[in-house]
Amino acid sequence: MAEVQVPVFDTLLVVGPGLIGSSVLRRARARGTLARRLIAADSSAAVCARVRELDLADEVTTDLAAAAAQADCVMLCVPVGAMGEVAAQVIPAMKSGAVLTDVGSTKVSVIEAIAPLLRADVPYVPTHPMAGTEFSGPDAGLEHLFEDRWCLLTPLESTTEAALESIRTLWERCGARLREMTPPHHDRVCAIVSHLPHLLAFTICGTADDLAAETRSEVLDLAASGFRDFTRIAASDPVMWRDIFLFNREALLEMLGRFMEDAQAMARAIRWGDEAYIVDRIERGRAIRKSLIENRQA
Ligand SMILES: NC(=O)c1ccc[n+]([C@@H]2O[C@H](COP(=O)([O-])OP(=O)(O)OC[C@H]3O[C@@H](n4cnc5c(N)ncnc54)[C@H](O)[C@@H]3O)[C@@H](O)[C@H]2O)c1
Ligand SMILES: O=C(O)C(=O)C[C@]1(C(=O)O)C=C[C@@H](O)C=C1
Repeated sequence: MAEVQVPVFDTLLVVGPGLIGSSVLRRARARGTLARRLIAADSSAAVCARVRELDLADEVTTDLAAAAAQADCVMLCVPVGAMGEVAAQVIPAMKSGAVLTDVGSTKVSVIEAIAPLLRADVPYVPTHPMAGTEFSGPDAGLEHLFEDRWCLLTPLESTTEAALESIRTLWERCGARLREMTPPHHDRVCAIVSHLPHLLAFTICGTADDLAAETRSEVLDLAASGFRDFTRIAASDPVMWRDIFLFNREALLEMLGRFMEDAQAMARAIRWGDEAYIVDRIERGRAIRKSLIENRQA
């Protein structure tokens, strides 16, 4: 007989039920093993109305503190620039022993914003699920979004073992694979595999658009699948990405600097006809794509 799983938490509050928050709520609703009762809170009345229509939670409110007072786990799913302000509203209201967690795409500065507000009786577990799409809002969420995707955990010295274990179990029940790392390591890794690719996509779309305007030509009409792959990423939410760029400024600028050096080296190879260099770089790209496909990540 299959083992009956006790829900990880009695009451789970998701603050910011957009793409990521509503995906957690959908998973929780579908499985019943994350929490017995679900609350969603958002500063936007329109988002709350939509979450009610979609029936994603048992209670939906714009009153973050009142919601936090009932929860055994508060999960912050707002843009990284809003984490500190939201934490300031929920932490004073939380029950003693309740767990605070966040899903922000940057870790060092989110932790810096939240740490001074922490209470000794409220353990905090910073996380980052490495899954998403270019869409946002409560309609964009998917029950299976986190399956077979990494969820990165960057616990603090003050994070209790029990709190860490409960958040690990929650993400495992979302189908995620877990990896622990320090916050600075997280920010450097994400700068290269997530933040820089978005920066490049936004920039290349802008450059092509400028060129189309300057030449009054059909540059964008002719965009085939290569350019279209960039436009998918470039369709992502401006507030979320503005915050990520500003909150991961140092690591992102470091990776951008390295990228620009490598792009210069490629430009030089093209100028001087250095075939070996060009082929070597292209082969490295192909090898990376192949290994991602073999690991079922592409
Ligand atoms: N989109 C992704 O691919 C992805 C992946 C992993 C992690 N993240 C991180 O998850 C978080 C949420 O991203 P998302 O894509 O779900 O965003 P989203 O825009 O879909 O949802 C964010 C929600 O937060 C609400 N919100 C904003 N400011 C608020 C405030 N001050 N108080 C209360 N509610 C507020 C918004 O109304 C919205 O409903 C971000 O920190 C992001 O960096 C995103
Ligand atoms: O798949 C996408 O569209 C995403 O942008 C997801 C993505 C990524 O860059 O991989 C974006 C931001 C997150 O913090 C984690 C995942």
